[in-house]
Amino acid sequence: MQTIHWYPGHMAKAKRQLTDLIQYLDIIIEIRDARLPLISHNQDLEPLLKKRPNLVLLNKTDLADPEVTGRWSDWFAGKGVSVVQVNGRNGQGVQAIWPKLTQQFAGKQTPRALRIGVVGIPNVGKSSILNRITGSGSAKTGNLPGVTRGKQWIKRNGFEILDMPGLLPPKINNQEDGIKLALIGTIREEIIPTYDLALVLLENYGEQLFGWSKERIVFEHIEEKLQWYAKKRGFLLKGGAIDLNRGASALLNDFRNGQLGRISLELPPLDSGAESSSIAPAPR
Ligand SMILES: Nc1nc2c(ncn2[C@@H]2O[C@H](COP(=O)(O)OP(=O)(O)OP(=O)(O)O)[C@@H](O)[C@H]2O)c(=O)[nH]1
Repeated sequence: MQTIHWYPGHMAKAKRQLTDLIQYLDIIIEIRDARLPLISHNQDLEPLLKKRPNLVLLNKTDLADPEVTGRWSDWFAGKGVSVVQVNGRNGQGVQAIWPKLTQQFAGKQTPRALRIGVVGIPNVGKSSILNRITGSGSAKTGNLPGVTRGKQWIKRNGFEILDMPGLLPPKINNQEDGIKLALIGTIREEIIPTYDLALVLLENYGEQLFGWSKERIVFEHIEEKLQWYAKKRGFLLKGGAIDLNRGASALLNDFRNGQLGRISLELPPLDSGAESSSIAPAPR
């Protein structure tokens, strides 16, 4: 697989914009993907995020293994980090944000309402969550000084929420993290081709997703796994050959939509800090 260049220029711009935005905020809600709670965070930005985000939301819980997400919640609690499990698509869990915020910030004497911003890496669900937390019952307060023109603070439950999410550039420490981010759709196809990514998915998670060994299905070569999937989906070309490219795209879409089941791609680190899961590149 080709070497991946992790830090395109637009991400440098995102970091500058985030720096501008954060100065107006008292409270930062950082959204992470429940399937990758550490890898979907950018530890380089911790100083910028005022050392630590004040509240972490584990989003897309409907796509993650619930047992593993529960272990993550315990792991974060053990580190003293407030976490709420949410689903930005149907709003599940979002109401639990308010008592957490109130509990954490109640009693702080401020001359004005505390200001909240939502941040996270690409595609993690920032807009979906923002729409949920600023939903019905909120009142727009109009443009306030210090906020980008056209952006508004929205009053909700005694807080003011900025109606514009902040984009965190993803931090990609190594090839394995990059692949996992690509699998959840953070890193685009230009960087890791769909076909290659589909093979990596099948190599590393195929057995877990499809239980081949129980069915006594054996493959000689990685591409046979893709052939199996494309055939199962009925993707045939004229003349009867299997359409592997279509199979690869469908596989990734099905995986990202949760149609292949709920799966977590990262486990809480062991106490030593070592990663407890690893990924192998697909041989070609
Ligand atoms: N299954 C599932 N999908 C979700 C959830 N939250 C958001 N999505 C979907 O994830 C995709 C990205 O959501 P957005 O809210 O646009 O994410 P974003 O972080 O604002 O994205 P960018 O603007 O690209 O950075 C959309 O297709 C959403 O419908 C969730 O909890 N579960």
